[in-house]
Amino acid sequence: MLEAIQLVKSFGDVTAVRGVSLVIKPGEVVGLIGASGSGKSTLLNLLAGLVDATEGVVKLNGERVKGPSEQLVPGHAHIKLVHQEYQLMPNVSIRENISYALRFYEKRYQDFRVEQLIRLCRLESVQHRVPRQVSGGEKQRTAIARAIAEKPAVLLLDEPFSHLDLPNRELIRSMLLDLVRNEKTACLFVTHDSMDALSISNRIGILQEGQLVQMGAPMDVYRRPYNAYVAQMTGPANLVRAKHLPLMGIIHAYQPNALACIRPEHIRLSDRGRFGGTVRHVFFKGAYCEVEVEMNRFVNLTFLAPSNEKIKVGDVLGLEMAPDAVHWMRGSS
Ligand SMILES: Nc1ncnc2c1ncn2[C@@H]1O[C@H](COP(=O)(O)OP(=O)(O)OP(=O)(O)O)[C@@H](O)[C@H]1O
Repeated sequence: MLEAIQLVKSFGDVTAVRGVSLVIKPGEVVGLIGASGSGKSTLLNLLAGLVDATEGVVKLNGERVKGPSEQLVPGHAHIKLVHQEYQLMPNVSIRENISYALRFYEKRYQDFRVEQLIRLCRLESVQHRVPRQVSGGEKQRTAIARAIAEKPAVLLLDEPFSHLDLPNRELIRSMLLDLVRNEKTACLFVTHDSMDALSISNRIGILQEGQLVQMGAPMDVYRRPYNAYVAQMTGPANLVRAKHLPLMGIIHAYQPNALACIRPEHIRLSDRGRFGGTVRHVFFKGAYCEVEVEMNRFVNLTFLAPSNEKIKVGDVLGLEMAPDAVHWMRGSS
């Protein structure tokens, strides 16, 4: 189990990580979502023991993880970090890149484990090529295979999906889930894309300006975001001030400036709609369309409509939603 307790990291005047505490258990996938500059990479480096904390500690199974100032070789044998740039050896094959991580093991075990990793990471067809002859997704899978070669207790991944096309994203997602299940690794990855985190994580955390503002099961965080930042980082969200909600038939007792989050899928087209507006944009998303409607000068709403609904810019639509579609956010944003 990896545990971070009140981690703080400052670089001069800049505090990149502000009092982050979290736990990752074996066999668990945790996705951390944060905007650019929110402290994701710094936090990963702290957890991997590659950067000294200004305050706080990291513990692996109860033992403190040392920072680079306390040891000759930075890092921890049982915590592996896969960087965004893969950092493969350019002049040796994919297979040799993986087996290098096992160079201190007996040859027979080394061969057995390399075969296993190549199969798990689906690298059979490219194993004899050098890194420049393989795709970004294959490099990413090689970097993961190398990181997990020695069965680390913890696997940390910096934006593992960011350079990949959709099929490769899906491949890496399912590969990670297989890996965590088979090898009981504790896995934490950081991303700025909510879909990656929501779809494969047991828990997600949201980093805002170095603080972990919310952590929980993906569905709970998505349904009950703490503040506007969390709402927007976890998916499309209508953020509506309390004073505008009576327009939508919602009677409430909140302060006029309290902020509500309404997810687009909770608003529906309705002939008998209690509210409505004029369509400003229609974004085709494949299985559905995201439709932006102007209710009045102050309120625009987005809702989802089936792709086969013939909705055009300028149409006047009636809408409805259930009162429990409204989630009041507690945190200021
Ligand atoms: N070595 C450093 N010296 C000074 N400031 C730093 C250093 N490393 C990071 N920072 C600052 O700390 C903050 C957090 O940076 P970090 O790279 O952790 O964010 P991030 O969420 O990973 O961003 P991105 O998604 O853009 O990679 C930023 O304001 C950054 O400029």
